[in-house]
Parts: sequence; C-alpha cells; structure tokens
Amino acid sequence: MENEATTPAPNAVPTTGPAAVLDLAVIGGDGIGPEVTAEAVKVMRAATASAGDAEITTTEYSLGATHWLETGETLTDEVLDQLRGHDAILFGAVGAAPNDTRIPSGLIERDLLLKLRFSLDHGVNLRPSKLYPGVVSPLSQPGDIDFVVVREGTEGPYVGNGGAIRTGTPQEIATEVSVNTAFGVERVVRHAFALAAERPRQHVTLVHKHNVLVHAGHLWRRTVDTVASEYPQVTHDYMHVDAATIFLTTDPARFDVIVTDNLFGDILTDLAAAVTGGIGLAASGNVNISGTAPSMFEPVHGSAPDIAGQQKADPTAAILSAALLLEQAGRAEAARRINEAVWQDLAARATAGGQAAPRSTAQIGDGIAGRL
Ligand SMILES: NC(=O)C1=CN([C@@H]2O[C@H](COP(=O)(O)OP(=O)(O)OC[C@H]3O[C@@H](n4cnc5c(N)ncnc54)[C@H](O)[C@@H]3O)[C@@H](O)[C@H]2O)C=CC1
Ligand SMILES: CC(C)CC(=O)C(=O)O
Ligand SMILES: [Mg+2]
Repeated sequence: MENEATTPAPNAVPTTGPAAVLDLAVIGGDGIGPEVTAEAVKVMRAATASAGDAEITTTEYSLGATHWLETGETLTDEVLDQLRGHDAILFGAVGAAPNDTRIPSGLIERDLLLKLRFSLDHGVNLRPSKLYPGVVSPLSQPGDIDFVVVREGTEGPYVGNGGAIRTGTPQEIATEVSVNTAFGVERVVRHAFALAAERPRQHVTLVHKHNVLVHAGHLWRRTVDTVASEYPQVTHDYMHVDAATIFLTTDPARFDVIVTDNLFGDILTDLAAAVTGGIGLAASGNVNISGTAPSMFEPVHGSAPDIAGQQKADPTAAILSAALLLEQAGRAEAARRINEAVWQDLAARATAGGQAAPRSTAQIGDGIAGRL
C-alpha cells in the first residue's frame, strides 16, 4: 500500500509502507561491521514478525577494505545502480586499521562510504543522542540528554576538493576546501527546523565557526535566519563549535536540535555518543529527503579494528539504526518495538551492574530480539 501524498514529516522519506515487502541492501563492510549488521537484521526480522508487518528481504553486498584487497574495487557503477534499486540500505562500517599499510588511507572511506552518501544524495544526516534510563554517562550530572544532531551529509570539506603541491618537500602546501552551497545548507537547515517544530522544546542551535570561517559561516547564519522566520514557534541560537564541545561535556541537556556542517557534525557526534553511554549505542541515518534514492542507516562508529572478529562489539547502535530505518520506511510500530526492546535491555544491563557476565555481540542481539 502506497503512502498517501501528504506533507511529509521531517524525517519522512517516500516509503513502501508496512504492508509491502521491504527490500533492503545490507553492507556489513569491515571489522565489526558485519558482526553488528547481522544482529540488526536479526532484530529487524523479529520486530517485523512481532508487529505483523510484511516480510523484509535482504541482499548482502560485499564491499569495503577487505573486498578491495580481494578485487581492487571500491564501488562500481553497476553495484551502485543495484543499490539504488533497494528501498533502504543498512550499513555496518568500513575502513582498515590505521596501521594497515596495504590500503591507502581514506580510499575506502572516500571512494565507498562518501561516494554512497554523495551519489544517493544523503543531504541530511540524522544523529540522535539520548541518555537512556539506566545507562551510565561519564558525566557526574548529565541531566536529561535528548538531542538530535542534524548534520549536513554531502558537502563541507568531505567533497574531496583539494590537493597538494610540492608533496614531500618542506614547501608542501595541502588544501581541503569546504564546499557549502545555498541549496545544501538550506535543505538541511529546513529539515532541522521542521524536526524541532515537532519536538517538545522546539529549539535549534546552529553550530559553526563563523568568526573564522566567515564565508561558509555567514551562509549558514543567513540561511538559519531566513528559515527561522518561517518557524516563529521554534527558538534558535548560535554556538561556535569549540564552545559546543564545552557545553556538550558540561551541560549536554541544554541541546534540542543541533544543525551543523559535515565535519563539525562528524566530530560532535562521537563526543555526543561518549556522553550518552558510549559509541556502541549511537545510531544514525543518512537521509535522501527527496526520495530519489534509498536512504542509508548505520551506527556512528567505525570498523573498530581493535575488537573486530572477537564478538566484543556492542550491536545496539546498529540495532537502533535499524529502528530508524524502519521508522523512515513507514514501519513505525516495528521501530517503536525495537526502541522499547533496546531500552529494556539497557535497563537490564544497569540492574545487573558489574554482576553479569559480559555478553557477546550475538548474545546482545539475541537478548534484544528475545524481548520483541
Ligand atoms: N561509518 C564508517 O564506516 C566509519 C568508518 N571509520 C573507519 O573505521 C576505522 C576505525 O576507526 P576509529 O577511528 O578507530 O573509530 P571506531 O569508531 O571504529 O573505534 C573507536 C573506538 O570505539 C570502539 N568501538 C567502536 N564501535 C564499537 C562498538 N559497537 N562496541 C564497542 N566498542 C566500539 C573501538 O573498539 C575503538 O576503541 C578507520 O578505518 C576509520 O576510517 C570510522 C568512522 C566511521
Ligand atoms: C569515515 C568517515 C567518512 C565518516 C565518519 O566518521 C562518520 O560519518 O561519522
Ligand atoms: Mg565519524
């Protein structure tokens, strides 16, 4: 059943709805990526059955550093076209260990992950940060942390606009230009305000560094001012990114919706994960808001080579990303059930405290799936 064409909710993307088969691409990737996506798929299937939704089909794609070592390919046009045909993509993580000299630094991240985000027009990168009941924050008085970072996903210094001259000499000059378009900035700022309008506190904070990065910073500020005038009920303020790192560690509960560029959003969301119980809990969605290509959902973390292959990774971030996927795909009830099961699992962890034996990645997935 197709969704009716109404004004889309801020998180909404065109969807097939719960009554249609949901056709997913799964890119496990490298390191802990395949370990955590396996649990996310397991939990999605359990939630689908529990909510009485139509089935989920999955197609696994072998991509990442290991795939590149085997084939010399990062992401071919053919595979990209196949990915376009799915309803959504569940992504694990890619990238080699920093000391793996067989793989050029950044090759997989740029030619695979960023190529996916750019080619599939993932202009809005949603990264919710919430301190779930029972989860221990490293902050002594964390307060009620519940904010969303709305990160621009296709621009900034991640576009690969740069180069180096006199490489390897003392006169070397390297550039990495941050590209900010009125189109890209406006769409993510609009999304942030629309999202804030639906949240209880209705507040947007623009985070940038306009005191130094004046050209991009002024575009972001002007855009926020313009869009804000259309949302009189939503308050807004501005914070330099360096100050934002202070407040994210001293008073993170003050934030509601943060809108920011690609680089600042990347850095701030690892910090946000750390103050809300760890990177193993932080979910994200790379959203194509126009519905012209599938959105992609992934944990905020990377491939964690230090714990890969040991079943030590917490799959909760991937599982919460799967819940975001289902929500975006119009399967709100299944998503709600996953979130509820995760909250119960986190609360049980808190109750057990240090008494419980450490669980493997699969055991955490089983535990969450078992609550559905
Ligand atoms: N979206 C992606 O695919 C991303 C890929 N990367 C790539 O991943 C590789 C490793 O990057 P790092 O900077 O080390 O960041 P990372 O996020 O992979 O790991 C940082 C630390 O967090 C821990 N960690 C991460 N996820 C965890 C989980 N689910 N459960 C428990 N502990 C977890 C790791 O063990 C490590 O100690 C690099 O090649 C990097 O480029 C990094 C970030 C995002
Ligand atoms: C590895 C980068 C391309 C991405 C990243 O760290 C992120 O999106 O959080
Ligand atoms: Mg990151």
